Amino acid sequence: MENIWLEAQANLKHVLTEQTYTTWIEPLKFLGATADTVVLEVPSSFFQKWVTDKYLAMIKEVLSAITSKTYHIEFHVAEAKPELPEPRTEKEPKAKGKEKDKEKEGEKEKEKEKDKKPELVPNLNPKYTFESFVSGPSNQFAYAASQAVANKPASNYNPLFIYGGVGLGKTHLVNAIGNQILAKNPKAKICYYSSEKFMNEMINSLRYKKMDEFRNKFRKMDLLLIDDIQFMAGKEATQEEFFHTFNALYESHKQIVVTSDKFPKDIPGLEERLRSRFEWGLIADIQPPGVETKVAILKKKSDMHAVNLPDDVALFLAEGATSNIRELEGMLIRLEAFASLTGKEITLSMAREVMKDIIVEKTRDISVEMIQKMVADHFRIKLSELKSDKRIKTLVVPRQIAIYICRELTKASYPEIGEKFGGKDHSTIIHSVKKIEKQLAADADLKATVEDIKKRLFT
Ligand SMILES: Nc1ncnc2c1ncn2[C@@H]1O[C@H](COP(=O)(O)OP(=O)(O)OP(=O)(O)O)[C@@H](O)[C@H]1O
Repeated sequence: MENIWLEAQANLKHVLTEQTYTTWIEPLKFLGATADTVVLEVPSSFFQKWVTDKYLAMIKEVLSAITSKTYHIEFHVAEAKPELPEPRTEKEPKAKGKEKDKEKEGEKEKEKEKDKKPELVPNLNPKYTFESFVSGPSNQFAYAASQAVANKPASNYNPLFIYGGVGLGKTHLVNAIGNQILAKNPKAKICYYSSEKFMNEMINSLRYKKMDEFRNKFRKMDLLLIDDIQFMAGKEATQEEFFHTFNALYESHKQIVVTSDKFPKDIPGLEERLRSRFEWGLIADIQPPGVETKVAILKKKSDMHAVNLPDDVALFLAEGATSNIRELEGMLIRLEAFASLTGKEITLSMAREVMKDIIVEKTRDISVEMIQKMVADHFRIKLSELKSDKRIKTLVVPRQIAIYICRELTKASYPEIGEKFGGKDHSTIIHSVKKIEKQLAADADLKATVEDIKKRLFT
């Protein structure tokens, strides 16, 4: 739930001015949550009143957009101890008198009932499931591998190593594995940890001489999910500890899933013995999604939020966003918040207005000429050849790629692009765009080339 709160804060950051966000939203600290209430810490009662008056509705809105549930928000002024439900593992204080005993008995029964029900491990994010994940050409492999692991843990693909750029769905997929295994076997011991959290906990355990506890906790897991392993790079003691945890789990045929932003070999400062272990299993990548997948994700998310997102708006957002899905989601939340706060339907013109600082900034800065130069440099051909009519393959492909990127990243119309490519007819331009679009779905190398050129245009 804490992750959800952090995500809600990130979304509010998009909607509010920086000053409002830093003054009123950033200081709200997540204290805990029950099934329907989120408890936040505020620095003072005045602060609480102000936030309640001005931002409570928006906070609830954003939380419900993320979770598809309505939450109450409880505020606790700093230092006033919140009355969160006791964690079930902690011992109840002894009750005095018979009445109290009876009450306690009743509660214990209820607790037992709860124990019977499948319950999500607290550190898995319940909304990250396979059902809520959109698979497309860019993530198909990692998606299929994750499903295979969830269906048959610790058999063929152990460890599973998923790598890909920021915000492309790695955390979502590993949580989906955990959630699916847990749904089938509510007693499965599953642990999702970022490698940073693993390291911090290890340091604390060392400090308080609780290393045995730390080790045992991980080594009795059926499924260990470690996110962003690249943070362990250069942290020798952490890697050492993780190495032993890995071995212990692997030898007892327990599943391990690791994510990273890079291929194991490309993580600097990762010890050879860990790297080679990651290569024992299956390494699956997630590539940046194409426009179609981005549209499908937006459609799915807006359906989940019960918001009507017209196709043209979805396409506008998908074309305007970078490949980071988190950024794409942020745009959607911003648009949804705007529509909900103004009581208006989402339309393309509204989207243009709401996104003007984000999307236009990006497209405005990139010109046809910049793209032509970048593509010509990339393929080591002359600009004049790129714009020419010569039909040899070494020129046709770069030309079509350049045209495709112009269409994607600039506001130039088909005839305008044709004009800048040596006076070509607009039908030639449409043909080039369609051709690349079609090939992108099937050709991973082409996709990587296009993404690489686009990335360099933005940096
Ligand atoms: N294919 C997808 N379908 C639906 N949602 C997706 C998809 N890919 C990513 N998302 C959403 O995008 C957001 C970012 O994804 P996630 O946190 O899993 O990315 P990540 O690759 O782990 O990023 P980081 O490198 O920052 O850790 C999440 O809200 C996730 O649900």
